Amino acid sequence: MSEPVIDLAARAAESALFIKRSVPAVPPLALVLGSGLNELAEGVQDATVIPYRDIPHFPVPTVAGHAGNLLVGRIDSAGLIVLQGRFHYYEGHPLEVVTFPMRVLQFLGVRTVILTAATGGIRADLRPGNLVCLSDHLNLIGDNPLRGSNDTRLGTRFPDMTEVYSKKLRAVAREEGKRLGINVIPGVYACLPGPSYETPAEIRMLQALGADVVGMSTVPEAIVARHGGMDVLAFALVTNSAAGVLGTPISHKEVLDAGKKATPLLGKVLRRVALRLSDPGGTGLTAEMQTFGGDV
Ligand SMILES: O=P(O)(O)O[C@@H]1C[C@H](O)[C@@H](CO)O1
Ligand code: HPA
Repeated sequence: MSEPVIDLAARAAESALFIKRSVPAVPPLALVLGSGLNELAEGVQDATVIPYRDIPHFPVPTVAGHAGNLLVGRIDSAGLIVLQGRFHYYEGHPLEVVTFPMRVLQFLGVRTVILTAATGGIRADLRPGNLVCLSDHLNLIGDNPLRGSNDTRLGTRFPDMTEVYSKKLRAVAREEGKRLGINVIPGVYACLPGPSYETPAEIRMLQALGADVVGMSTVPEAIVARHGGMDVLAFALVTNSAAGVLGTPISHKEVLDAGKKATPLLGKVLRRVALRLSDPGGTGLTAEMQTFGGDV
């Protein structure tokens, strides 16, 4: 079999080494911030801030609402890496570039990745400000980040995708949401390439396919994170009703404003989840959650 054209593993290893040398210690938990959610990074204590442009091989975001910094710090006792900004297929990057940060996290020894994204709410009961925890996804980008020759140093050729979003972590998120009085709603994310928002007919199609929310990211990252052996938890903030649901136009400004408005709510859930994950044995579920049915 031919060698990969670009040695992704070598590049990711170099990026990871640069980060390791810039911080006192590397935590095993990482958080990726979606559109409008930059301010969540302000809650990170003792943060070392590394601009993406300083990290070898790292791309630089081109979209408003994605700051382009990697932070290493803590939320109370929970150490974490925060990626303040992500890359999208519609920016013109191949998916291997879009998902490069996941490879760097893999080389940093990260065990769990929490992805966040702004989304349009398809399901009739979803409203802007609702917090959805992904139970599954539909990859409708028309491409896959693992396309091409497989580098076995990075993962297996045919990774299983039965449980992309860890059932155990989803239950933790639901449980911590419940403790805070926040409804963390299970849902399926449909990923389209963008950058145009969907038409009402496309939204009806996505609804028929079983999607609850729609966005333009997250799925390639989740696929690569699983390929790299990391556990994934993903939150979709509903920033707007999907096209045609209310009949009102959608704008990126509306998405960013809704993200900003929901930052305190998401911050509370993320803090509790991070503390649970940093506590050895902390993902243990209460009896109530253990009996939770298949809808998490
Ligand atoms: O990075 P995310 O998925 O949060 O950003 C969404 C999708 C587009 O980049 C943008 C559309 O407003 O928000
Ligand atoms: O309605 C949407 N569609 C696709 N991506 C999005 N990101 C935020 N809102 C949306």
